[in-house]
Amino acid sequence: MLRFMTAGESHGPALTAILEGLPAGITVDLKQINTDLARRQQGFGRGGRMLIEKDKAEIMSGVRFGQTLGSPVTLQISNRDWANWQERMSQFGKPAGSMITAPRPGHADLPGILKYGRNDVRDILERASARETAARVAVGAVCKELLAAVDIKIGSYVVNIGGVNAQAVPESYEDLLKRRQQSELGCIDPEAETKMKAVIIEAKEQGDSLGGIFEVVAYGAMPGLGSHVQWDRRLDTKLAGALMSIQAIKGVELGAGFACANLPGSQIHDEIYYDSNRGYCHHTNNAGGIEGGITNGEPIIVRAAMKPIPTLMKPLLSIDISSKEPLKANTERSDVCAVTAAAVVGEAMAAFVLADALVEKFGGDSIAEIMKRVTEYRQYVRKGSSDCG
Ligand SMILES: Cc1cc2nc3c(=O)[nH]c(=O)nc-3n(C[C@H](O)[C@H](O)[C@H](O)COP(=O)(O)O)c2cc1C
Ligand SMILES: C=C(O[C@@H]1CC(C(=O)O)=C[C@@H](OP(=O)(O)O)[C@H]1O)C(=O)O
Repeated sequence: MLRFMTAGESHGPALTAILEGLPAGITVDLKQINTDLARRQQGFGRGGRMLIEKDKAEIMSGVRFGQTLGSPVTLQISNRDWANWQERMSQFGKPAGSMITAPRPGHADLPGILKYGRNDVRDILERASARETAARVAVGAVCKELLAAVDIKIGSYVVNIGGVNAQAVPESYEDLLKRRQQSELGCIDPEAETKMKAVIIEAKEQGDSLGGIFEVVAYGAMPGLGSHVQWDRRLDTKLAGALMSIQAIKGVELGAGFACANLPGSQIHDEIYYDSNRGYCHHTNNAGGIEGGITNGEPIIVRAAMKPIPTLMKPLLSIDISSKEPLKANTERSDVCAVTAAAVVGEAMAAFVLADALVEKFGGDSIAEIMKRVTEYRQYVRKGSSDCG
């Protein structure tokens, strides 16, 4: 079983993740991790913090001479901004600066202070902040290395921002990367991107914020990851939970998703074919690569909807938690739109879920064992025989 935990506050010294259960022998490339961390910082509409940070991972355990050891991998990302927050975020000093008492609608502020019995909203927002997702992206980048060893590749792209829809669909992983390269928003439809930028500029001018939708696609997954036998072993359960765990994600769809509800079965279900090169296959993929909680060999397609950023420069009404008087919600430096960043986090979470499913199915304490078993299994699947060797 693969598992990870993160720790760290948005303006604390660092973000940390411990990833446990990785087989030994996976190549770990800091450059790859840092490339994903840099992608997470990008996106038209991000706030001033992105000008301060230059996220880089340090590996504190579990890797020797560029390979995993099978022991827990600890990843750490320092917060450059910590230098400006040491007093306000002091672990043992006296409270410095004024308290935040105007919770923002849509953020963890109000439920958080009630649940944890705090009277300064900062005690909540520091950990609720999506700064934490930098640690998840580092974890995902390591999981991608495991998946790449068995030819599974994950990409993502933005398909909607503030109601502006992109029309393009990538033909392959390589096509996705190529078309995304030119984009500032992680979108593969340049016409839509121009309109997306315009609505972001407009929202910023209005003191408003925007959400949107991104799609994550995993190419090359073999049939048989996940299981139908128990609710919590279904791969769709795990993917939906993982994507929904990202701050501000409010909806997750697999394949045709909600559109399935509007069409008859004859137009939704993917007919089954057999091809001696590929084994069983489909000419459509409305299932999004998962049937009965198990991968069916087609690309895995998950979509997630992000709500608009809660911090508004023209704030909504709130209540002062000390006086109970109405007032405007707290404003502070903020993103206007972070769908591009959320897509990179979505990739990371999907990579983690698939890496876990791979380790569950193929076991193995070393990547060599996994690769050998995957090769044999792929041969068996191509033959389409019930003899699994
Ligand atoms: C990459 C990313 C960046 C975000 N940036 C901000 C931000 O700058 N300001 C803000 O108020 N919310 C931001 N959010 C959203 C909040 O973190 C989120 O709405 C909050 O944690 C409440 O959680 P919930 O939306 O899941 O209920 C961001 C989310 C993501 C994924
Ligand atoms: C505020 C939130 O997340 C943001 C995500 C974020 C990052 O690195 O992604 C950095 C933080 O920067 P700042 O110092 O400007 O607060 C947050 O802005 C939030 O999620 O509530």
